[in-house]
Amino acid sequence: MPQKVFLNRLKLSEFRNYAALSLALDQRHIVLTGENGAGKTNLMEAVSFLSPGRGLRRAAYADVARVGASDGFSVFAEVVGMEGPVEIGTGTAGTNEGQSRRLRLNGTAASMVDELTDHLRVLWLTPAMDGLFTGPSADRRRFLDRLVLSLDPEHGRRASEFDRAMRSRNRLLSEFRPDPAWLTAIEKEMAGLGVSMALARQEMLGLLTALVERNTGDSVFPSARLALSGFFDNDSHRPAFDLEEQYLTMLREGRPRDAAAGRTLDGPHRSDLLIRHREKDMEAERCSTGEQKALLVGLVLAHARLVGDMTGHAPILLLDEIAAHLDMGRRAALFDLVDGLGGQAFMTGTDRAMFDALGERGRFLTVEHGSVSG
Ligand SMILES: Nc1ncnc2c1ncn2[C@@H]1O[C@H](COP(=O)(O)OP(=O)(O)OP(=O)(O)O)[C@@H](O)[C@H]1O
Repeated sequence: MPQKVFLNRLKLSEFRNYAALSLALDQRHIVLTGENGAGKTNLMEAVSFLSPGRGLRRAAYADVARVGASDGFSVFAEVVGMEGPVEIGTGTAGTNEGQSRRLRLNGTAASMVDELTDHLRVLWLTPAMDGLFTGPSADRRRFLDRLVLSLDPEHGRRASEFDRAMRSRNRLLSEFRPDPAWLTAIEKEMAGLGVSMALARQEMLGLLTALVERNTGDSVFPSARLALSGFFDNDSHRPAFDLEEQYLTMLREGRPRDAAAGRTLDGPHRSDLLIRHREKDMEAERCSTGEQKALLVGLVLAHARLVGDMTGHAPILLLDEIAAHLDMGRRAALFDLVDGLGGQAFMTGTDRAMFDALGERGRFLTVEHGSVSG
């Protein structure tokens, strides 16, 4: 069982509808209930800012700072687990657009957002992810990339450098007579980065598949089959230099076509994550709404277990409106599974009774107009 990691204290300032909040927590799971618009998701979003990225809403920082606040937002948490209590903090200095967020570890400035993952990993499941299987492939790629990122912080750098190189190539191809030597140099960079992105994704799929397949063989959360389509079609047994050569040739030969299209048509930015309901042997997108939700929960729980197994430390889980579409039996099974992961979960809902099966394992808090009691 991975070591328990939990938030002992959480402090928010000028965050969404919270002017100021200081919460003492303990090892129990946190259940946040309250009316619509009370601030339940906002509180979970604040916790999600303790990990790399723009949080569970992928928000602009200017939108996160409380309306009317004269200064930027901040989120501080005392984390118990990995190496005794550690204080992690983040926030912005002002409320204007386009600023970066600052990070603090035990009172001193941290330079890289990745440093936070040494102390805390935060994973989430939100209602916005309900359309994951039926929505655009970009959403599934982002979902997969977040899974990879949770164990491999380099993945974010690779993806943004690939993106930058690809945009340079697209710009160059739009010129009347692009310099072929320059194009080749950019394509070489894209080949190196693109293949390592694809291999990192495939490695994550391999690890996750092993867990998802045994994960939820019970009828509550079905197991899934995962594959990557498009770029190299699960060709991971071939050596990287071989794949790079292949991609380089694709790019070179694709120049006239890509110039006409105004964009690069081959590469990891076009891959799709294919998900099948294993027991029904059916694509996830054709499953019922409830089955899709159950598949998604199964995937996220398998990922949480993987993170715990690989790092030795259980992640913090943010489960927004998790109980909404589940019947009583499934809710009870979910709480047991979540508790069995060994980490701390934050869960929200409008109705406290939905969480009864959690019993003593939960701490029940009421959220009302940006304040928390209970
Ligand atoms: N930057 C901001 N400053 C002040 N208030 C904000 C800001 N951003 C969002 N809000 C307010 O926060 C509230 C939404 O909070 P949140 O999404 O946490 O609700 P919730 O409790 O999860 O509700 P629901 O049950 O409807 O999902 C809204 O009233 C919204 O106007």
